[in-house]
Amino acid sequence: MTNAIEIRGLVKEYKDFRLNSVDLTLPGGCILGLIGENGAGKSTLIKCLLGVILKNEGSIKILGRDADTELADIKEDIGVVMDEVGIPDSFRYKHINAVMKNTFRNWDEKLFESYMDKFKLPRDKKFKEFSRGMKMKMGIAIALSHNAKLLVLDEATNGLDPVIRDEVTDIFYEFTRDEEHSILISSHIVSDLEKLCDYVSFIHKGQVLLNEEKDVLLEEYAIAHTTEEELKELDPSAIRGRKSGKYGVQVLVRRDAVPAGMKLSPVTIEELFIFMIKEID
Ligand SMILES: Nc1ncnc2c1ncn2[C@@H]1O[C@H](COP(=O)(O)OP(=O)(O)OP(=O)(O)O)[C@@H](O)[C@H]1O
Repeated sequence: MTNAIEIRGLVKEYKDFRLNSVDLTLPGGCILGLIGENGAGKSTLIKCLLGVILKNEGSIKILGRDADTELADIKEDIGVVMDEVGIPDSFRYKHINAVMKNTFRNWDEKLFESYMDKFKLPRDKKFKEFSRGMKMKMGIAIALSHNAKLLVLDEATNGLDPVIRDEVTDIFYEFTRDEEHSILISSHIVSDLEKLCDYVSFIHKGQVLLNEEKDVLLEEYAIAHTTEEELKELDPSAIRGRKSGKYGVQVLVRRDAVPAGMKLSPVTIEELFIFMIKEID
């Protein structure tokens, strides 16, 4: 099976920021959550992927094709939702539909209409009169209506209420049931991605810390509730992060590297991210 995205050695330099030799893989048919704090480099990575900004170094393959030479063609197969949806303020439904018809070979008017209904989006309002949530839903409806094989969603679930968020999550699951369909979704709200993703990638200060199957991570790591004394006896390579509190020490550990019988509790993706970042800073 072809990987939906393969990024190798990606470098993007700004004056005060560097996306530092990023490797990232999204296997076909999967959902990858790109998790990072504000300013970690998520949007920069996505913009390089989509050719919105020029990279300094590295190679990018999308749906098995070289993004440097075939991007114009590949774009037909990518549904994109960015933080700013990018539709002119004065546009209503009919204008959006007309423009998209001219933009995408595979624009599916009927499907677009069905998403308008599903998301309860008004046909008579101008885009500038939409609420933030409505704007995001419009972006998602467009991204889903041109038979894309890959969805790239940058902070796309921000501003959605819990009910719509849940609906959108179901739509994303449905989309990736077809194993030719994949999703890259970024957020700094880890709980948004925790349920949804098959793979997670942590990005911190321009560096990708890991790119791994979610279930493998949750099996591999755990939180040990311990004391400073006990901690001294642990193999340092087992420890990936620590937090001291009133009632002892919490340590992020690799399950296979700690003594049997040690009291462990499962870790969430959110905790994993926070522990790993604290360890580095
Ligand atoms: N055009 C630019 N010129 C200079 N620096 C930039 C430019 N665009 C982004 N940056 C810097 O790159 C860094 C990463 O920004 P980026 O938008 O990729 O972060 P992010 O992870 O998407 O954050 P957020 O969650 O806040 O959206 C920041 O320090 C930002 O100031």
